[in-house]
Amino acid sequence: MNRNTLDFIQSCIATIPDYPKPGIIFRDVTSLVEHPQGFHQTIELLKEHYQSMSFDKVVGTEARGFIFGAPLAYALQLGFIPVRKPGKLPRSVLEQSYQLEYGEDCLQMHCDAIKPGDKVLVVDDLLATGGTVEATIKMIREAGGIVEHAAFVISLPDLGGEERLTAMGVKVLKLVDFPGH
Ligand SMILES: O=P(O)(O)OC[C@H]1O[C@H](OP(=O)(O)OP(=O)(O)O)[C@H](O)[C@@H]1O
Ligand SMILES: Nc1ncnc2[nH]cnc12
Repeated sequence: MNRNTLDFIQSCIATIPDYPKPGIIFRDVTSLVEHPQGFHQTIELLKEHYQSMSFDKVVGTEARGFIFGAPLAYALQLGFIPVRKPGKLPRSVLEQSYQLEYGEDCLQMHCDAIKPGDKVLVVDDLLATGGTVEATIKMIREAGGIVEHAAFVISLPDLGGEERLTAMGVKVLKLVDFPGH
């Protein structure tokens, strides 16, 4: 991947100290997607990385995973499956609770969204502890899907998410690292 493009993407991400709680350094992708070139180049880089691989579906996690997952699915000409916070999906769901860097939450996915044997690319904006995407992968695997790749715009490497996903047999792509947290 082109270093200048990655540096440009990193430069578009705003940093907000002590949000949403004291001690958290918030890396804000809204400033990236507000920038037309920042948004476009982010999706283009992800598309170029994955277009030679074979996937059946892209899964993205609410809410910020939708911002990148849906346009990437479109660019790869794949269907997009939203994983949502509880009570938002109308059909039967699978469910997983998980820990966040700053709290606890639960995610749901439609039972019939993934067919046994589907090859799934998981997308989120940011990898911190890995709890969100671990819960997402567990639901996809429970439905019979195959997850070998997960893509993030941002990684916070000191929080251990990459090691956690690697231990699940998942290859992690992240465009920018922000050491410290
Ligand atoms: O690797 P983890 O420790 O799980 O943290 C990363 C997750 O946290 C944020 O989502 P959040 O739950 O704040 O929800 P949002 O996307 O709705 O803002 C972010 O968008 C990732 O999904
Ligand atoms: N430090 C952080 N910045 C932005 N989103 C996050 N999600 C979890 N940790 C985060």
